[in-house]
Amino acid sequence: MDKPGIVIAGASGRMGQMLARTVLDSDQARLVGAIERPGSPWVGRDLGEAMGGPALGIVVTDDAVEAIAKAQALIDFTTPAATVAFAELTAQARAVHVIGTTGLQPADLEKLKAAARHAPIIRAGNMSLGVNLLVGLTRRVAAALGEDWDVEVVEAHHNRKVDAPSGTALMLGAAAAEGRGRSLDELRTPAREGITGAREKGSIGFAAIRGGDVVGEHDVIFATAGERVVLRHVATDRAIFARGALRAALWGQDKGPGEYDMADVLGL
Ligand SMILES: NC(=O)c1ccc[n+]([C@@H]2O[C@H](COP(=O)([O-])OP(=O)(O)OC[C@H]3O[C@@H](n4cnc5c(N)ncnc54)[C@H](O)[C@@H]3O)[C@@H](O)[C@H]2O)c1
Ligand SMILES: O=C(O)C1=N[C@H](C(=O)O)CCC1
Repeated sequence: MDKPGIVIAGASGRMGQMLARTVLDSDQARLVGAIERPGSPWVGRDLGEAMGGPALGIVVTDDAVEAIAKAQALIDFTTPAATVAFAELTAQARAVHVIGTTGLQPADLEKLKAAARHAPIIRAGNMSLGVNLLVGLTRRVAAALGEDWDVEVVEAHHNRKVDAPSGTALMLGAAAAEGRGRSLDELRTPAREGITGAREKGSIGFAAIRGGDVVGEHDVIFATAGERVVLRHVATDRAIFARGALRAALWGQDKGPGEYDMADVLGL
């Protein structure tokens, strides 16, 4: 069987360029297209040259319909609005949609759910093996420690990040809530500022740091009287997210319509 053809959305972005290199380096997939937003200076240019290397014969396009028609999978690390629009197109093309985009709101998730009735969607706020393992550990530790231990998730990212808390922080917070048999919606504390009052027992708090070129750091802190347990993940290279996304695109090739995550892909 031919190697699956992959299209990258958001090709000029931090993740888009990393994804393009990862697919090009892979012997299991072919890079068949690159999509950018209308008006991007990359549209109409050869992708390889735009990335500062030799020509690849792949012209960056803003015509997502045409690009997706040539592919078996779309890898999409863009914006919530773009991701929702792409989901409709991958559903029509019956192509696998791998979504790394974070900051999706409940209304966006409803639209993804509808699209996933027609083709597989694999979505995770973090596609690295390490974070997805940490999600499972967080669930177990939260279940073992119980409500006398306060849970706080602290994350740090680069100064270009537009959403907070990070998608990863929300995955970790949701895992802690699940460990306690609750949902994050029930336990989540709004961002703190001013006279907040004392901490509500059992709640889960989030804090976000933004600065420089931090790739991504997450601490899940369990704190009680006299001691603390801290679970930590530190990302130093965006390649970990791109490798996870390509693995998801390959894994999805023989899957039916539905919503999947990286725990499904990694068998965790
Ligand atoms: N899930 C993960 O493992 C993971 C890892 C890293 C980043 N992310 C998320 O991926 C997203 C992108 O991150 P980034 O750092 O690469 O951002 P970025 O701003 O560098 O890149 C986003 C790209 O998407 C493009 N884009 C926007 N609208 C588009 C459209 N309609 N069509 C095509 N392209 C469009 C932009 O022009 C830009 O090039 C963010 O939501 C981030 O949180 C997720
Ligand atoms: O750089 C980003 O943006 C990242 N986003 C994801 C998140 O929101 O958790 C994953 C880490 C990097």
